[in-house]
Amino acid sequence: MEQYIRSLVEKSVQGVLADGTVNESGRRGLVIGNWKMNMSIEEAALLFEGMKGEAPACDVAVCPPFPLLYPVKVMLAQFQDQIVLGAQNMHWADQGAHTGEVSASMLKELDCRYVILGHSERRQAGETDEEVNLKVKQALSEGLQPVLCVGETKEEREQGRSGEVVISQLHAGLDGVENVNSVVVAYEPVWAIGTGLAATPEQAQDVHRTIRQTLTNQFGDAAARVPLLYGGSVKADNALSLAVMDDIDGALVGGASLIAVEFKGVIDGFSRG
Ligand SMILES: O=C[C@H](O)COP(=O)(O)O
Repeated sequence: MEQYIRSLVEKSVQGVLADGTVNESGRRGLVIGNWKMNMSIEEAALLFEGMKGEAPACDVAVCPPFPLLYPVKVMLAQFQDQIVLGAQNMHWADQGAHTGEVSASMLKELDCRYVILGHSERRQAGETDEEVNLKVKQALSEGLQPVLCVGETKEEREQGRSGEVVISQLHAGLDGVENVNSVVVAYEPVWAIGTGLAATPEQAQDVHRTIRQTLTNQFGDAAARVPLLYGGSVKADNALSLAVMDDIDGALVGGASLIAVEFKGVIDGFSRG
């Protein structure tokens, strides 16, 4: 075990360039916390109190529920852009009669940098590939960075269809997208979300390699710069083992992003990988 940990650390050190924040491909680590339908304003303030300290050596964002976006934007001022804001969803229209929805420009006005799109919890609630694609294109046109989520269910994995499902979701989500420079892709196997049963680093890397190849086929060399995040039961104690894999550039974190010590641990993991 000790040797295994040492080999992970050695591998991670090899991937760190002079400024200690990027891997050999030049991709900086990116950790995004998805709070889902959790947290009050007071709990958010407590979380950030626990997050104070050294500047993270990777990019960090949090995606609160809509009513918390403005209060969290105010709270994040203390971190001076070391932690930025994202949202969990948006509508594809500019504006109009869409009760209960928010637009990309509204998120942009609140200084959101990222927006999570096509999360499996939304797909399970009926969101289609076509809707995800409209949202991705609208986010890009408004200057937001879409975090396009893809991932297979347990049944699809058991049928050996993980690659096929992910490729199909990528093709659909990025249909008509010409420039991939602002896109982030998150691989979130549905069976790993909130279960405590994370994909092994090898399982995740295997799918991430497929994602990178699919992006390369569509976008050429630019695909090498797209951050690929893994999501599904990422915690402080498994972050480093994921971060050392070639195509895992960061994490989309649910439960562990609600606990300061856990979230900091994940950030630390991806600051070395
Ligand atoms: O968006 C985040 C994912 O759904 C992962 O959630 P989790 O870290 O609680 O498994």
